[in-house]
Amino acid sequence: MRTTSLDLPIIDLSSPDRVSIANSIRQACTEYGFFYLVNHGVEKDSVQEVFDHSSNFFSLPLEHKMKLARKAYRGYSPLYAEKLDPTSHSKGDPKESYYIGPVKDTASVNLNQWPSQELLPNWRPTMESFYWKLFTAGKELLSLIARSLNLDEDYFKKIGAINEPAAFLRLLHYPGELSSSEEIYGASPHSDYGMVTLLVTDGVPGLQICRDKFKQPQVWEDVTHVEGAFIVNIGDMMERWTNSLYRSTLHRVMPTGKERYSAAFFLDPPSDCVVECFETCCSDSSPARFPPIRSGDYLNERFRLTYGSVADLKTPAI
Ligand SMILES: O=C(O)CCC(=O)C(=O)O
Ligand SMILES: [Fe+2]
Repeated sequence: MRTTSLDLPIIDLSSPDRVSIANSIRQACTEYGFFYLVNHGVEKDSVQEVFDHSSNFFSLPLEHKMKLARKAYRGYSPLYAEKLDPTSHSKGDPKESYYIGPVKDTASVNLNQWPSQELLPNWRPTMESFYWKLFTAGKELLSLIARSLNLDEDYFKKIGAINEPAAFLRLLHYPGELSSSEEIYGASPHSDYGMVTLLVTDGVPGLQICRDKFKQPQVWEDVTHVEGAFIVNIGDMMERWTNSLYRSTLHRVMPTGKERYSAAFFLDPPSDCVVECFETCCSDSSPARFPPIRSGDYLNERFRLTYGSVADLKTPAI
């Protein structure tokens, strides 16, 4: 297995030249399925604040964290609880995470769990505000992705993929020291499930991508940290929509012996949105490779494989 470094394309979300950004996005998504996003509108201070709050949470004693154990796919997930590569024989990934699901303005149903204000003051408003900032950047990015596919900029809105935020924010903590030599990965190899993921890390290395999952031996390339940039990657449902034109690339996190924090924002279509090949991505000579599927059905199956059970996923918000 070889590892090399690569220079991913940089996309400037604030550029007024939308045609040229759309072209760059198309090239990045066809070649890598990954790119850096700069000038995304989320200030450095708010990212730092999120990492500080994330560290405060993960530093709590385990029994406090377990009071918020993941239910309905929201809350705390301890070390080894998840295996992003369901085919691996490991005991689970040595990372802990905290999930925040759709944050609604007027919450009739809000299944999210929150640490109390006394325990972690300001934690909830910090995360909610970060969620909305990422959602705004994600929506803008999706307009450009639509354009890059020769679709109207409001296409994702028109097909009901972005109207209701169905996004999940996952705070991640990789402890620096591993408890056994069996632990090969921080996060085992996987692709993300949704439309796009916006990732921000604390700069500690470890993230790698494999551009050709079928090539043997696999070649893994380091994704280096670019100060202030989000790392964006295409998810499986976007790959289905685009008939594999845009690639949902395999990635993993390797342990480096250093503690690491990251936050991933998974922009998924709402459960009743049907994911079916875009007209601009298929033709008689290149017919649709995937049958239409409801986003909720697709996600439930993927979650079942990752977490071993779908019992706590049957919620109206996924
Ligand atoms: O922590 C990272 O850098 C990547 C995390 C990731 O790929 C995921 O949570 O899906
Ligand atoms: Fe991922």
